[in-house]
Amino acid sequence: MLNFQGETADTVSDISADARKRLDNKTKPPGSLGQIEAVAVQLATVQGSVVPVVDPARIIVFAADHGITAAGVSAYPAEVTAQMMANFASGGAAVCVLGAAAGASLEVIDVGVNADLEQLTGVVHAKVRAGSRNLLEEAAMTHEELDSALQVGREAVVRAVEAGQKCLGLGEMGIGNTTSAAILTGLMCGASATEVTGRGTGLNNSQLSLKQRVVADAMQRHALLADDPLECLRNAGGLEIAALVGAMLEAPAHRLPVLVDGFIVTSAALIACRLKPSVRDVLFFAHQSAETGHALALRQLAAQPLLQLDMRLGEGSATALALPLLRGAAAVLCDMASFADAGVSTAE
Ligand SMILES: Cc1cc2ncn([C@H]3O[C@H](COP(=O)(O)O)[C@@H](O)[C@H]3O)c2cc1C
Ligand SMILES: O=C(O)c1cccnc1
Repeated sequence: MLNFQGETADTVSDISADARKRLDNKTKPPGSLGQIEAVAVQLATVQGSVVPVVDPARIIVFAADHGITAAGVSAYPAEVTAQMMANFASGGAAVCVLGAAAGASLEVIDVGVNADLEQLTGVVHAKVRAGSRNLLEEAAMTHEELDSALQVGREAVVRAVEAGQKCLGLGEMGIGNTTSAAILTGLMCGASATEVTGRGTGLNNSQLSLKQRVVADAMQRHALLADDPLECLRNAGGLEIAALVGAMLEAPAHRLPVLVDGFIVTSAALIACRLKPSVRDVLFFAHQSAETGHALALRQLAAQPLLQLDMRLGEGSATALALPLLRGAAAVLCDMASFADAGVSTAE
């Protein structure tokens, strides 16, 4: 089996074994750093080095609007997507301040916001179309639009790598996108609409029932596509979700660790991992969102989330909070003394 850039599975497992051995020689009881040790081994394996590097790190926010908002599936009006783009550009959004606090740079990409944002500086303009189509009436994207949105994601990763970035956090902005994420999660996990549909930005009970009906209708409409992840994405996804998939598909070739944010980014991960299983190796899951369906999606991916803070925001906010944990894991492998270095006695 070939992984990464033509390496054999044996080389990959050698690096994992070396990293594991290195950790076991550090001045601590074996395994005592718990999940941080698993993160350290995964980072080493992704980068092909027992001294992994996490910085500089960049958070990328892909943004787009959704035709499905016409069905009343969000507590907020669709205009909020464009308004939040201005907020990202001026540094006022949660991901801006959390990213800055975590020492990560931020790139915000307009993949399909339904507003003319050309005058907005500090945003990457890569609009494929002004919002996806209403997925209850027609496919959310044409084949060409899907290809273009996937390409926007791939190019963002290449740009980050060329700028020397060593780790990425992936986030999104798009009013209505928890509906697309729910449909994709339901189709990829074989779960029911009630299991995957949550309140998103804060729907009340009657709004939630309506959203569940929308998700159930869409899942029924697209059920035959469940074996074709790309067609699921084209029919029920969004332009920013497609860009997220493109970014994930690109990351393994660059040995780039990727922090996955919440429910929406994880729905993209379900698609990307089905399309290319080696994507799973580079993914780190920042948190378990409070949004219904996220726990189920994480289970499907055998993912152990790093944080559980009852967050349900998106934007990449949790990737900023989890980044220091990756840094800590790398520091343990790189900088901690071994028993021999420090003259500490090993277990009897
Ligand atoms: C002010 C504001 C800022 C946000 N930042 C992220 N989201 C989050 O909420 C949206 C998804 O929820 P739904 O499917 O219910 O519309 C996405 O834009 C997501 O990133 C926000 C939502 C709002 C209102
Ligand atoms: O988990 C998420 O990513 C999420 C949940 C609700 C609203 N927006 C994002």
